[in-house]
Amino acid sequence: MPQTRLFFRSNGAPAREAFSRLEAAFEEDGLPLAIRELDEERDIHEVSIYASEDWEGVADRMRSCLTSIAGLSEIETEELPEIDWVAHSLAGLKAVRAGRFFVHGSHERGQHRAGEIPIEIEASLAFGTGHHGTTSGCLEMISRVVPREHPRNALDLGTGSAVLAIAIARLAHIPVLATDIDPVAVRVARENVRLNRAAEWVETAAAPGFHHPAFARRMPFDLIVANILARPLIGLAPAMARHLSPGGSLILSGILTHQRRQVIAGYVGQGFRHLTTLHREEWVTIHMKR
Ligand SMILES: C[S@@+](CC[C@H](N)C(=O)[O-])C[C@H]1O[C@@H](n2cnc3c(N)ncnc32)[C@H](O)[C@@H]1O
Repeated sequence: MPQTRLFFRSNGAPAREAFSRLEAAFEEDGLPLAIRELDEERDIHEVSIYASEDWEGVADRMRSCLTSIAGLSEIETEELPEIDWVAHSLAGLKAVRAGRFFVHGSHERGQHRAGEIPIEIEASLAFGTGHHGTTSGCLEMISRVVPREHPRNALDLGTGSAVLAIAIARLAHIPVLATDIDPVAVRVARENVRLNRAAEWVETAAAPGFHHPAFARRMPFDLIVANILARPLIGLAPAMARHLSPGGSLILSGILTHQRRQVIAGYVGQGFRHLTTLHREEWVTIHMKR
């Protein structure tokens, strides 16, 4: 069924207020909602709802629950193309080998080699099929670090499709908390966790940064993986230090080669030391310890 995305923009505080009102108002309808930061310097955020039918009715309900919030732009709409993601993945996406892992779509099920850990991920609205240099860099770094360090409690911050959380769980058989700011990604993550029989190990939660009660319950972590982007990663450095146990490992990606020094400096300032960097296309994946 085709979907319509209804969205508006505003500064962070009204966007978060609007998002929580919409979450409450549309809870029973089960419509996916998302909030994302478009421009950090200008503090511009975008809130979206995805409607499969009667988008005009959805727009009316949005307007009536947002009337008292100042500073929101007009509601705009975007028709999303109807994509058969399985066919799309069959046509375009070949399996990816990275470190110990074979990340594939359903069409290549069973084609992993001896010793490889297969992870099945279909292309979807969530990032993380293994094809991006940041994801494959993280998979390779996980393959190096986990067998050496035997972590017991891991966090995948910005989990997207949950590919990294599943990789850690399947390799180490340890609990992994997998979080994402985007509730649509969290839904996809949950499905992928189930599909890969990792639900016993992986707990998912929608959370911006470390803002969720699950962190207090599950910390300290001895392995944190975060494939986000350089700027938010630098902002998260103090919270990463608080949530990682002494001697724990941190794997960061989403960092362009020219941003590497700046990110490392931000983390050294929080008591981390840099161990290794992997380069994939123009992206780097960094391993640090506290
Ligand atoms: C580049 S994708 C990585 C997905 C997957 N972990 C991988 O390696 O392929 C980054 C993900 O981080 C999420 N994200 C961005 N900023 C975040 C934040 N402040 N807190 C939590 N998640 C965030 C995005 O929604 C997106 O799903």
